[in-house]
Amino acid sequence: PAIEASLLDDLCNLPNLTEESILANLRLRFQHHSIYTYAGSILIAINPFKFLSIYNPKYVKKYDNHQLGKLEPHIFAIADVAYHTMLKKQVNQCIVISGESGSGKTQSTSFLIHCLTALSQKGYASGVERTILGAGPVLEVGEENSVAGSNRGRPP
Ligand SMILES: Nc1ncnc2c1ncn2[C@@H]1O[C@H](COP(=O)(O)OP(=O)(O)OP(=O)(O)O)[C@@H](O)[C@H]1O
Repeated sequence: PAIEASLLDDLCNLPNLTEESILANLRLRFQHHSIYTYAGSILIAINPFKFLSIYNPKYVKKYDNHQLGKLEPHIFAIADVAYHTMLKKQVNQCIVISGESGSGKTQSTSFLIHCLTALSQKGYASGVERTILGAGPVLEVGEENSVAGSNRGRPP
């Protein structure tokens, strides 16, 4: 049957929610270089394996203090919501990033940290972003050396 796939930016709006329609929608969006799609308040990211010019300061500003779902899906939207919810509610926030090996978790983490540091410093570049990102490889080594950590089939 023909799949009704339009460029829906939230999978919850699919009239017919099946695995087929979800994948068709994500594929169509990906072909239009829209790698991000919402499923409600969850963000789905498809690794483009190439540089996209959607991470510059203009985009940080665009998503600053916006309402989730009002603009097209973006990783900065998630950072922005976490940041402003933290400020408003004075409660720690957490962003869960999940995906198979090579799907873009490390890259997404780096985009999130980039956006969070930019939002908190309003454009004043500082070493905070570099320091946080620098901790990544150290943490990953720890993870790979732990019993449950390695998922790449490497010997311990
Ligand atoms: N949004 C993106 N734009 C451009 N390149 C990306 C993006 N997301 C991921 N990539 C690229 O894809 C490759 C794999 O991504 P990454 O290392 O983040 O995956 P991972 O999920 O952390 O993998 P692993 O679980 O094996 O550590 C990297 O070269 C990364 O730069």
